[in-house]
Amino acid sequence: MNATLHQPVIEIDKLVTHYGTTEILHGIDLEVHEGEIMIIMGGSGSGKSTLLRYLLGLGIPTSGSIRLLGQDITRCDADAMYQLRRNMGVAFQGGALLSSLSVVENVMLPLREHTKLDEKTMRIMARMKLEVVNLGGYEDMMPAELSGGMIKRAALARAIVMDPKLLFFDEPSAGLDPVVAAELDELILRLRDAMGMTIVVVTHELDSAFKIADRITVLDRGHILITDTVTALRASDNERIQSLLNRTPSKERLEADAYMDRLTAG
Ligand SMILES: Nc1ncnc2c1ncn2[C@@H]1O[C@H](COP(=O)(O)OP(=O)(O)OP(=O)(O)O)[C@@H](O)[C@H]1O
Repeated sequence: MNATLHQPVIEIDKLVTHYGTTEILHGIDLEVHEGEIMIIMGGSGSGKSTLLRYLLGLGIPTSGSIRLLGQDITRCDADAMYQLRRNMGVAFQGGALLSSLSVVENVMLPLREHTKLDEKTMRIMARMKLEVVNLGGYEDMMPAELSGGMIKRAALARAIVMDPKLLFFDEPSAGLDPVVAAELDELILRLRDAMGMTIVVVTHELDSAFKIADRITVLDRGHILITDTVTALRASDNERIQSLLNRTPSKERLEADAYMDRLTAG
């Protein structure tokens, strides 16, 4: 696809954030276009999770603005934010399925929160989304009975059950074996192509990033080093970009695991 033909649906302008007195993001500018898959990469501590948190409206920036679908989330009221969340799907690493609910009940949760649909309709909608992620027939299983890849797909079904315009995905392939990770990549591409979603993915996995990205943003110590296509990134002679691209797979996996541990601990 040619992202430049599409409107920006995410517009980040001079975003500065702090944890306590420490400045973390030092004036980030980024646009994501409609129907684009934007990958956010960067070394440990570069600010990827922080950026994602602010994109989800989970923190108040020191300065700058974040517009999602034309709405400035740093200034809108709780009502407007609630409306906006109907158009935002979020799939976090680990899946975060509720262990006491069946797969289909988990997928129905956003419908319960945001709609007044009757039980039967919600169940049908959730089943349809489980079909989309190739989990048809698994709806009555409990999360504990699913493999890691299936849990990620169920979480994805839940994230898209409201047909969101924006989908945020945190570490989709962390902890998955390469075949399962590749299936998830295919699924993400399908969501963009068949459903026209705009998708932001934070990932450490280079193979996956290169396969699904329309563009990649590389963060480095709270700054954006580059936002560009895979081809441009590979051709870049920036030393820090090259060092990120040349890390070994085993190190990547270790870092991804550490990242998951930290997020779940936090
Ligand atoms: N809750 C917090 N309180 C204080 N500092 C924090 C907090 N969370 C993150 N930081 C700091 O902010 C910086 C950016 O962290 P962040 O988690 O966004 O990076 P990251 O790129 O997601 O790293 P990783 O890939 O290791 O998860 C780091 O210096 C980190 O120590």
